[in-house]
Amino acid sequence: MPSKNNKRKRPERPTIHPRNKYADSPPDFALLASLYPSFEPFVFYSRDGHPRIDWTDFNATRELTRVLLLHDHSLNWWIPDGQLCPTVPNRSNYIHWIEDLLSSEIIPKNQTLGDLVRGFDIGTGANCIYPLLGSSLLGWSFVGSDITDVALEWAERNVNKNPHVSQLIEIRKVTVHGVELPAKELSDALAVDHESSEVAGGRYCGPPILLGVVREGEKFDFCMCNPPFFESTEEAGLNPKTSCGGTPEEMVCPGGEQAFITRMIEDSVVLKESFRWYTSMIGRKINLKFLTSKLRDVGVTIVKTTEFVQGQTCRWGLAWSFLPPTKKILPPAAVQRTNISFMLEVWMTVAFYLWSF
Ligand SMILES: C[S@@+](CC[C@H](N)C(=O)[O-])C[C@H]1O[C@@H](n2cnc3c(N)ncnc32)[C@H](O)[C@@H]1O
Repeated sequence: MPSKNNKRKRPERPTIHPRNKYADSPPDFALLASLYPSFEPFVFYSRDGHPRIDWTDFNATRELTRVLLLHDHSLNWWIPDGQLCPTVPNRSNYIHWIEDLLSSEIIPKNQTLGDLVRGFDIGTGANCIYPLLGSSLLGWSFVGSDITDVALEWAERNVNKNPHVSQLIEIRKVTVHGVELPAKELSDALAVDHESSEVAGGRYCGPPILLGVVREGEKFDFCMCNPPFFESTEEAGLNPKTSCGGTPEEMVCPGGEQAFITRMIEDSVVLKESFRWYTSMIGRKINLKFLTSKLRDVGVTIVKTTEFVQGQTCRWGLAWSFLPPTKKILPPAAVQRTNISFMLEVWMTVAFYLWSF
């Protein structure tokens, strides 16, 4: 019997996907510092002798991301000051979750796509992290979309610096009705939208997300998205001195993530089977509930969710599809018995009992 003092332990929350490169051995800062002189100044040793970095220092986290991508993924990478800096182990979790979705037998592989997995990264950012990780880890091909000039320019640079994956990644500028918006007009449109988000009732009224960006007849295995989570700069609490950076264009959109993903859902209702899986990251649990019920209303065939635990922060993954689940094909042995075989079986059972008496 458990003693009274034995407090029931909460089951540990999974923090890292089992196939994540860092699941068994987290990044070794001391080793990285010895190999990469540019990383060395950011590493210090705490009293217990453990090598650490200052997570509130943008330059330190950016350099860590750079050396991890180089050391573990053979990727050359950089972003300008202030742009959102991704943490490699966390971003890898989303990639591996998509890998799980794609290997689930519920939604069949679209025969027209061949063997190459094709993904669409909505808002790839200057860091272009998902296409870079997905192509280098798993050989997937990607279209990465974005709206800002800085994101498009740096995503393109990050792709071109890596000839071993550059053939797999296309960076696509979001256009309005097929017309590319000049940077000035786009930022003006966004500025107006930010101000009018209340007037628009919290609805997303920014540039297109999928409809109008996905071309006619295009098919993808999945889309993924780390959306602008916040409704306003105040809500985002953006501070240029924080560790991960992030500009208002990256972190804020009219109506926040709820409106952004609602628009994704509306787009998916039109695009339906152009994607095997639609997925997005979600920053607030309350939005997960709202969006899941919205998905049930629009008649998707399947909804899946997951939790990404990232240090002190929790994020959620939401996935949905319109493809019909595959029917289970019964093996020949389970094919319905004919009347004759059934009669024979009854007769043999009776004979066995008579014989045993
Ligand atoms: C939170 S950042 C994510 C960047 C990167 N994917 C990551 O995970 O670090 C959101 C990105 O979405 C872009 N964005 C905002 N609205 C968009 C839209 N309608 N279509 C495509 N990208 C958009 C922003 O410019 C920004 O780069």
